[in-house]
Amino acid sequence: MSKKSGVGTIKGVGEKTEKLFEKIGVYTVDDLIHYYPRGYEIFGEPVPISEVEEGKVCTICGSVFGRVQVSPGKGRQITTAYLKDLTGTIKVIWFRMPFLRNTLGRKGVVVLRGRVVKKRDSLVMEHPEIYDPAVRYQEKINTMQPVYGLTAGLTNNAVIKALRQALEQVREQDDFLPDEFTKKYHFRPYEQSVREMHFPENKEAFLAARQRFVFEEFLVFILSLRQIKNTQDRMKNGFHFEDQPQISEFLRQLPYELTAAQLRVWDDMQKDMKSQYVMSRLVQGDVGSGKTIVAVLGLLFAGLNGYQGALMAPTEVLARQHFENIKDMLEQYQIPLRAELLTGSMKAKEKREAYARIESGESSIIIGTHALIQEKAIYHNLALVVTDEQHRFGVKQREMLAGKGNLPHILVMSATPIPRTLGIILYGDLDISVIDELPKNRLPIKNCVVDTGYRPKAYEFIRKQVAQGRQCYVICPMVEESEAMEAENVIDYCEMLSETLGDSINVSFLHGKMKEKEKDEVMNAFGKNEIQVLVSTTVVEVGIDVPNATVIMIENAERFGLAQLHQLRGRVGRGKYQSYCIFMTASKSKETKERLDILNHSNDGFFIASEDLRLRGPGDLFGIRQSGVLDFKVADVFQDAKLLQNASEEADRLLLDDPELEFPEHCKLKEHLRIKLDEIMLETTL
Ligand SMILES: Nc1ncnc2c1ncn2[C@@H]1O[C@H](COP(=O)(O)OP(=O)(O)OP(=O)(O)O)[C@@H](O)[C@H]1O
Repeated sequence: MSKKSGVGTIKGVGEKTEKLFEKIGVYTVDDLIHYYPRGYEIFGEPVPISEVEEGKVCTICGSVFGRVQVSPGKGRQITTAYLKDLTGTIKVIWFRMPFLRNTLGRKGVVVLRGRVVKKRDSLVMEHPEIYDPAVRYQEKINTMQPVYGLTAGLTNNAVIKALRQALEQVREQDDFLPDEFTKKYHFRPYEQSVREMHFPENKEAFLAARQRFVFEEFLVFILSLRQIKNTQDRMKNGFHFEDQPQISEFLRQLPYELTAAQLRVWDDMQKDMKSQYVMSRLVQGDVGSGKTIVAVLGLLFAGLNGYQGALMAPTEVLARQHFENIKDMLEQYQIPLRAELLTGSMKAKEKREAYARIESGESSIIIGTHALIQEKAIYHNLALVVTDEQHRFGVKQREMLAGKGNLPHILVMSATPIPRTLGIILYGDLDISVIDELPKNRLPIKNCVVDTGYRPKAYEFIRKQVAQGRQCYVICPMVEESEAMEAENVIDYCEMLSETLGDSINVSFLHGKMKEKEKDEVMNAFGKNEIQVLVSTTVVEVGIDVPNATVIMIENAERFGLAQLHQLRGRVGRGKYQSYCIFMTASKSKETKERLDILNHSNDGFFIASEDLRLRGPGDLFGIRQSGVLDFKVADVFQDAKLLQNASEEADRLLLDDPELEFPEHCKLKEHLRIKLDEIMLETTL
C-alpha cells in the first residue's frame, strides 16, 4: 500500500466498502489521511437508563431483555430491542441492520451510545453504536473520539479502522508547507499534526494541529487565487455594449422600484460591461435583498445587445424557478428574447433541441445548472455568465464557455455575510458590489423560540395564516445518519401534519432524494399556492422565492448552524406580508438558548455571523459549518480570520520573493498548487 493507491488496498476494505468510501469522496489512501473528522465526541460514563434525556446522545449499559425483533419492509427494516439495567428499560432501534437479530441477544452486557428521542410518548434510543464487550468502552472514557462524515452503510468504526492503517503511510517529507512557516508560526511537525487531527491526545493538541492545516489551506487557496487573477488581469473583451431603452422601460414597469443599493450595483455592472475589459464582479447581499433582479437586468442587457447571457443555479429546482420567472417577465414586458432551460435531468431529446437553439443563437437567455458548462453546450456569442459563489470561474472555464468567441463577463452572487476586509482576501480575483438594504415594502420577520410543547399552538397558527391566504414551510427534524432516513422522516411528518390540519389544507413534502421532476412539480404547485404547507428538509435553503409564504417553522433548530438558520428563515419575509419564524427546540441547554436568542432578536445576516463567531470562540471543536459556500476542509473563514490575514500577507510576500515558486524550498508547494489548480479546473468543468 502507498499513499497514492486506492482505499481498497487497505486491509479490511473490500469492494463494497471501497464504493462507500468513494461516495464520501475518498478514493485513495491519501484522501483518507486528509478526510478529517467533522467533530469529536468525548465519551462520558454510562448513565442509568432511568436518567437518559430526550434529545441527547447518551451512553447506557445493560443487557438485552426479551426478543430482538426485525420489522419487515425491504430496505427499511427496523430492528427493535429492549435494554435493561437496574434502574429501568428502554426501547432501542436500529435502521437497516437486520443481522443484529442474531448477534445482539448473544452479547450479554453491552454499552450503547446513541441519541434518545421521544416516540409516541416514550423514550427510544435511535441507532446507537454498540460497544462489545463493555470493557472496551472503559478505554474510551474521557478520550476524544473522532466523528466522521458518513454515508449509509459506512460506519464511523470502519473509517477509524481504515484510518489507523492509512496513517502508517504518513511521512514527514510529505509536508509541502515551506519550513519558514512551520518555524515562524510554531506549527508542530507534519506527521504528528496529521495524527492529532484524527486522534488527538487532548483538545490543545487538536487545536495546535488544526492551526497548521488552517494556515496551509488558506495559503494554498490564496496562492491559487493569485494565479487565476494574474492570468485574467485586465483582460480585454471584444464586446460592444450600448444602453438599451427597453431596460429603462422594463424598470419603469416593474411592480416595485429598485432600492438605491440595487441601482448602485446595476450601475457598476453596466459600467463594467460597457468598458473594454472583462467583468469579474461579486454581488453580495443578505437573503431576500433582491439579487435576482440585478442578475436579470444583466441578462437582458446582454440579450438586447445581441449577445447571450447564461445564469447558472446551484440546484435544478432553483434553475427552474429562475427560468419560469424570467420567461414570464419576457412575455409580460414584451421583450423579444427567448429564454432557455438546460438541466441535467432533462430528456436527451429536450436537451438536443435546447443545445440547437443555443448554438444557433435563437435563445439568448440560458438558465440552468452545471449542465450549462457541459461540452455539448456551444454558445453563440456568450457575453455574460451569472453564477453563485460555489462555481467560480477561472480563465479556462471562461474560454470553454465562450467557444471560439470572447471571454464572457462574470457576475457572481453571494448571500454569505463576510466582512469587507475578508471579502477582499477571499474574492481577491473579483470586484465587489454590496446590496446593503432590503426592499422598502418589507416588514421585519417576527421570531420566536419555543419548545416542542408549543407544537399544537404552532399548527393552529399555521392554520390561521393559511385561512388568510398565506403559505408555510415546516423544516423537518434533521436526521444525521442518512439522507434516506431524512426522507422517511419528512414523509411521516407530512402525513401527521396533514391529518392535524385537516382536508382543506394541502400539505406536501420535499426532500433531496426525490426525482428532480417530482421536486419541480411540488415547488411549482407551492409557487401557485396549490400546496399551502410544505414540509421539507433543508433543500429549500437557498434561493427559493415564494413571497406569499409567511411562516417557517424549523424543528430541531438547535441542530443547525446560525448561518443556515438565517438562510432558512430568509424563505419568508420576501413580500409585503408580515412573516413569522418559529424556532422549535427540545434542547434546554444554555448554549442553544443563547444561540437561538441571537436569531430571535436580529434579522441581520451580518450581525448574526459576527455574534456566532463571538459565541463559538476561536477553535470551537464542534462548530457547525458556517457556510457551505467557501467550503474549506478545516478552515473557517470567520473563526480563523486572523490566520486568513496571515496567510494572505505571507502569500503576497512569497510571490514577491519568488514569483514562479522556483526556489528549492518552494518546489513541493508549487507541485501541490499545480495539483490543486487542476482540481479546481476539473470541479468547475465537470
Ligand atoms: N426593490 C424591490 N422592491 C420590492 N420587492 C423586491 C425588490 N427587489 C426584489 N424584490 C422581490 O424580493 C423577493 C426576493 O428577491 P430575490 O429572490 O432576488 O432575493 P435574493 O437576494 O436572491 O435572496 P436569496 O439569497 O434568499 O436567494 C423577490 O420576490 C423579488 O421579486
